[in-house]
Amino acid sequence: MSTTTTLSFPTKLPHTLVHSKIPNNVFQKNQILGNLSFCSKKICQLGFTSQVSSSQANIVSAMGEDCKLEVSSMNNSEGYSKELEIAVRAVHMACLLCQRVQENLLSESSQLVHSKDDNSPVTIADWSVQAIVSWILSEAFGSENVCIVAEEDVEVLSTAGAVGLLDAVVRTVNECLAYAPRFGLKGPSADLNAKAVLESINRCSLAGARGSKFWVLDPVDGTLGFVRGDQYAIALALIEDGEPVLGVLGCPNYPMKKEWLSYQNGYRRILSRLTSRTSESSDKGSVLYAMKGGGKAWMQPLLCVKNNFVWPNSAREIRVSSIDNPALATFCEPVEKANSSHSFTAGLAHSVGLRNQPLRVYSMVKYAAIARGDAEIYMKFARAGYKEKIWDHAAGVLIIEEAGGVVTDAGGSPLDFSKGEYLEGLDRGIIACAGANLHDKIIRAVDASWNSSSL
Ligand SMILES: Nc1ncnc2c1ncn2[C@@H]1O[C@H](COP(=O)(O)OS(=O)(=O)O)[C@@H](OP(=O)(O)O)[C@H]1O
Ligand SMILES: [Mg+2]
Ligand SMILES: [Mg+2]
Ligand SMILES: [Mg+2]
Repeated sequence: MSTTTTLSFPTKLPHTLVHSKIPNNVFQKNQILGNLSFCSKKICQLGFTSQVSSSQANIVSAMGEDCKLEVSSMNNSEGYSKELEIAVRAVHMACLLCQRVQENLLSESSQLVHSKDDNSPVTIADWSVQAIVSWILSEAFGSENVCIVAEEDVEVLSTAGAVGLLDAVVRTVNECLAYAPRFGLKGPSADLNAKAVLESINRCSLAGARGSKFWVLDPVDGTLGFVRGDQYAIALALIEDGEPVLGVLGCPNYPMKKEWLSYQNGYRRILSRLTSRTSESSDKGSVLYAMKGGGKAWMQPLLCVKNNFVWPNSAREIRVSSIDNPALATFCEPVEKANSSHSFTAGLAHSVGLRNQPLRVYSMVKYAAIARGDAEIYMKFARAGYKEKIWDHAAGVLIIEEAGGVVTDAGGSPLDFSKGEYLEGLDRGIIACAGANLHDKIIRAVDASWNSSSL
C-alpha cells in the first residue's frame, strides 16, 4: 500500500490501463468510478499519484488479477471533454430547476403557463433553463466562443404586461445559479438582474444553426408533459459539421430503475412514493450523456440538494436492448396524436408483428428509454408539412447511437443537422431502434404501407 506509483494516462483515448500495483481489494470488478478526476482522487487516496484529466473510468477487472482501468472515451474526447463536463453539470442544474417549478405548478396551479403563437405551451421553466444553460456555457467558454441555438426567445418576456412573469424567471434563475458551486461551477458574484437574464436567453439565436459548430438546446422538451406533471426532458447537444458530437439528456421524472415507474399509462405516472415531497430528487430522475465515436453512453442519478452531495456524480454505462424479435419488442411514440399518427404506427406494429402496447411518453424521454434498453423502437410520423426541429432530436440521436442503436428517417438516411433549425429533407418520419434487424423490418413496413396511408 505504501508504494508510490504514477498512473499516467496518455491523452489519446480510448485507452486501457493495466496496473498491477493497486491492491486487489480496493476496487470491485465492473465498478464504475465516474469521471476521471474522481477516479484520480480515489487513486491518490491510496498513495498513488495519477495524472488524469477527464471522462469516465471503469474498472473492468480486479480482485486477484491486475487491476485494469478502462478509460472509456472517444477519438475526439480530447476536444470535447471539457464541453461534456460543463454540459452535464448544466443539465443537472436545469433538472433541479425544473423539478422545483413543476412542484409549484402542480401545487399552486399557478398562471405560469403561457401559449405561444402555435398554441404550444411555454413556462417559466423553459425560459429559466435557457437562461442558466446559456449563462453557464458562456461563463465556461467565453460568450464570444459560444453559439447556442435554442427553442425559446424573449418576445413575450419583454412586453410591458409580462413584468410579473419576468420577475418569476429572474427569481428562478438566481435560485438555481446559487447552487452552481455545489456542482463545481462558478456562480455569478451577484444575482443576475432582469436585463442580464434577458440577455442570456437572447444570446441563443436560430441563426447560429448555419454555423459549423454550435450548441443546440431544448430547455424543456415535452412542455405539455411538464405542465401535466408528467415526463419531460432537458436536451443539450453540441453539433459540429452537421453532426451531434456530444449529447446530454436530463430526465427529471425518469428514475435510474424503470421498475420505479408505474406502467399503467405507459411511463406517464411515476409511483406515488416518488412524487411525494419527501422523496429524494435523486430517486426520481436521471441524466444521460454520450460523446460521439466511443460507442458508450452513460447515465447518472439526479443529485439532491437537500443532501450534502459532492460533485462528481457516479455514472453507469447504458446499452440498448438486445431484443430483436418483434413479438417481444416494445415501441414508443408521442402521447399527442397531433404530433404523430397513432393509427399509422398501429398499422406498422401489426404488420411487423409487434404485440406489446405502445408506450406513449412525452418528450425525448422516448430516446432515453431506447438508449437504456427499456424499449426497442421509437417511431414518430408528424403530419405532412410539419418540420422537425433539430433541438427535439440531436441529443437523443447521439445517445442512442452511442448506446448501440440506430436512428434514421423513414428512408433509412441519417438525420441531417446541417441545414439550420429544421431537419430539412427528412423522409416521412423518424425511426430509432435498438438494433439493425428491427430497424430494417420497420423501414420495409413503412415502404409497404405509406402509399395507402393518409399521411
Ligand atoms: N404538430 C406537431 N407535430 C409534431 N411535433 C410537434 C408538433 N407540435 C409540436 N411538436 C414538437 O413535439 C415536441 C414534443 O414531442 P413529443 O414526442 O414529446 O410529443 S408528445 O408531447 O408526447 O405528444 C415539442 O417539443 P417542446 O415544444 O419542446 O415540448 C414540439 O417541438
Ligand atoms: Mg415548445
Ligand atoms: Mg421539444
Ligand atoms: Mg421545448
